Amino acid sequence: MKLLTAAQTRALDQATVEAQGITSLELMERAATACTLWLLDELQLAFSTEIHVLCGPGNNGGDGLAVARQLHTAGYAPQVWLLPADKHSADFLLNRQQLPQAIRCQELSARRLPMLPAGALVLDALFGTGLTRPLEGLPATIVKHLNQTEATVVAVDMPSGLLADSPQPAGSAIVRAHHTLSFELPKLAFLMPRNADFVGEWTVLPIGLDQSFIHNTDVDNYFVDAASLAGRLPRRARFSHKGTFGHALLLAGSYGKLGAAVLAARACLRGGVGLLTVRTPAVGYTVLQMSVPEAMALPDPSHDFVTELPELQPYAAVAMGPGLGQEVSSAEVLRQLLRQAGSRRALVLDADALNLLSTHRELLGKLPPDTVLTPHLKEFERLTGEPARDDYHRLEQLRAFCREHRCYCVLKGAYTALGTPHGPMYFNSTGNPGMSTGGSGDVLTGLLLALRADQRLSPLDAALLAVYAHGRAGDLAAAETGEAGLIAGDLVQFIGPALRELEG
Ligand SMILES: NC(=O)C1=CN([C@@H]2O[C@H](COP(=O)(O)OP(=O)(O)OC[C@H]3O[C@@H](n4cnc5c(N)ncnc54)[C@H](OP(=O)(O)O)[C@@H]3O)[C@@H](O)[C@H]2O)[C@H](O)CC1
Ligand SMILES: [K+]
Repeated sequence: MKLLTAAQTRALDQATVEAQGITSLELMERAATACTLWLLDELQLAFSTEIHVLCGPGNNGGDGLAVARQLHTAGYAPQVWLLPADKHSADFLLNRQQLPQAIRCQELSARRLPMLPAGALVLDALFGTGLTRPLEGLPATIVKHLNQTEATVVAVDMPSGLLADSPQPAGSAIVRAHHTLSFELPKLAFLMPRNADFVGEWTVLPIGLDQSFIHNTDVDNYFVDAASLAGRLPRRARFSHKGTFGHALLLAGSYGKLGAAVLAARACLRGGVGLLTVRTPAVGYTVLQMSVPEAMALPDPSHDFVTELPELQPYAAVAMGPGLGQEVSSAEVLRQLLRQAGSRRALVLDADALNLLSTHRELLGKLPPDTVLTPHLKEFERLTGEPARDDYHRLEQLRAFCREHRCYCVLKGAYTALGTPHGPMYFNSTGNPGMSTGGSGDVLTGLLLALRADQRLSPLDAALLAVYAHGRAGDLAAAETGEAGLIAGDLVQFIGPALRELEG
């Protein structure tokens, strides 16, 4: 699913009007109908519900007027509030003329603001993708008033005051919506952690926009849902053999942190790897053989840490990091790994391997192409060495980092972002807060290792599938355990079902 900019969305509207031989007013009516149906289907509005529709001067406001008319036709009694403006869009004016006299319509002012009791429904149709700057003056006053009420707020297309795809000063006046209804595609702003309180739960409402225009529009950002991944995970051929699915090497664990190695190993096996060898410190030998009998154990000479890199020849993919510790000896192992891995062997670096990269920055320049890094926000900040100014700046850092180091980078969080060496960025749609639990990252590393060892998958497909399936496993697990009760081991159990859903 592509993420279009506000400007591209406007061009898409125009292309749709031309391609389908309709008027922009008819397109507005389509958008309004989609909103009205959502309100009636999802909110089960009682006819007695107090409904206030706040309308701005542009097409966002035009949507609001059309919805008010449709609700009135359906038997509801919405009140319309108009933001005073010197100029209005043509479709706003047409819908203003069509507004039935029976609908109470008042002009907003600092002295005349709607009283919004708890239980009231507010439709925020003040501003949408046409917002060009932070709100101030009366619009800001209205937004602040709205945010102080207990009413349920549904935003049309965008919560008013939020820019669709660019940063804005902290403290901007932005509607805090319970739901945001976005036409056809999500907006990049929906995926920024800082905007969560403004966007609320967001829903994409298809309104039949021109698919060929969307297909032909180049974008920098994608939203990854199941449909986006269709066909990327081929079914297993009947006569497959272990070699097809690769022999992977996992370098993980240290005294007191062997669980990370166990979780990553189990996840790798559940991810479908052909063979797995695990290198842990000697203390982990029995633990691994007992906990993960499907894996071969290759204990390090050291009792407590991984200090020696094994011969790499047998392995198609190597992952390093979970529970490793940051000993000098481990840094030497990383240095050797980067030197010996070569361009044909897939690499996955996580956790302490990333921290070692940050403390031995000269190693960053030695990453083989297509290495996959899996930092969380703090680890990423250590890698860049520069705290991000805001969510958008962090994404630009991610894009630049991946381009500079020709790597893939899974920046973990809500809507995990996958940076790629060639530029486009992919935002994941699966997962839940229950996954913020110790070991969740180890499971992702193991799953990623398995898919990178799979000779049939490109680095991009392996990373997209691993991130999606990891989150999906979390959603399936949370359905059983609840989010609070979810632990990393549960994720491992649901990797298989999550991958099965994706098999072409
Ligand atoms: N395909 C679709 O998604 C469809 C979307 N629709 C709706 O159209 C809006 C976008 O409508 P638009 O008229 O482009 O703009 P807005 O209604 O969002 O904004 C109205 C005007 O507000 C002015 N503006 C911008 N920033 C500010 C500000 N900070 N303070 C005050 N006024 C502001 C701006 O004019 P300026 O000249 O002042 O910049 C805007 O023109 C979209 O969101 C959907 O709701 C279609 O209805 C159907 C298809
Ligand atoms: K809005």
